[in-house]
Amino acid sequence: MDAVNPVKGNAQKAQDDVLVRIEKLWTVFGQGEKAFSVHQDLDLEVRRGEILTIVGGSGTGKTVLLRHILGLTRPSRGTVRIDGQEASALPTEGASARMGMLFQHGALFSAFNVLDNIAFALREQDSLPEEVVRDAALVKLQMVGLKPEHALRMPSDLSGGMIKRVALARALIMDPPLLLLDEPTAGLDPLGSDEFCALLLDVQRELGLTVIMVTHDLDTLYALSTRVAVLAEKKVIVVGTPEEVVQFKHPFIETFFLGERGRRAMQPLPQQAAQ
Ligand SMILES: Nc1ncnc2c1ncn2[C@@H]1O[C@H](COP(=O)(O)OP(=O)(O)OP(=O)(O)O)[C@@H](O)[C@H]1O
Repeated sequence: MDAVNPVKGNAQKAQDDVLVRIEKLWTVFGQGEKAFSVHQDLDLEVRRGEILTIVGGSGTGKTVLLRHILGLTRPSRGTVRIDGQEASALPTEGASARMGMLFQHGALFSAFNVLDNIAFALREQDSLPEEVVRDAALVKLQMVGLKPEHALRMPSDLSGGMIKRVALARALIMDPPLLLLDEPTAGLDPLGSDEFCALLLDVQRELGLTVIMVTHDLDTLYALSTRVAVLAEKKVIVVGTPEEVVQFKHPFIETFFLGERGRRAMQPLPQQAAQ
């Protein structure tokens, strides 16, 4: 088809390369005089197979954006499409096969052992024999660098790094093509953080995952990101490789990337504090 109409062929290819497309998105909270907007006309594309990192000051709407992508909330205006389908219109059933989510603190079920935590979404489907469910969970356990003898441990007996690994295995049990990471290395020491980044990269490459990550941690950002999207002034002000983004002139970028480990960047920007 490309040979017949190369222009159309290229346009189609660009379309296919995008897994998540966010267009003209607005998020408004509150009513009447108390209404305030978090996002205004926000556009963002996430390409298949990339690790896209979203950064922004505190309260710029990173978590709200992840929730829209997950389909848990619907934007006030605009669209979030996953593989061409409106995120909030997709049924909750089967959601874990479309995307996996790694929450900041793992969010394991404390009453379930490691293997049952990993197997949860697959078992919930009630369509496979128990041995198949267990075998699939064991494969994921090993994929994240844990051993079969860890399978029966309870979450309270795990280190912070192991909790993250179990949470990752759980997010991947349904083999989703898209993985969302919220502060994946929060709470880990520098060595644990490096090890978890290396694991994430291995798993992402092995499975060909598309990853959307929110992080405040520069080491994690540089270790993993294909591209970085910066949220400020209620939209994505720049998106590009870390090297490209650092060149963009904006107070947040200067403070976050070039300041003292970006600590001050986590304070609300002056215009937000005034609202
Ligand atoms: N359900 C809600 N109702 C009203 N306001 C909300 C709601 N959810 C989020 N907000 C507001 O939206 C803004 C963005 O919140 P969000 O949690 O997405 O910020 P963030 O960028 O993730 O911040 P941080 O980096 O501190 O985690 C904040 O002002 C928050 O108070």
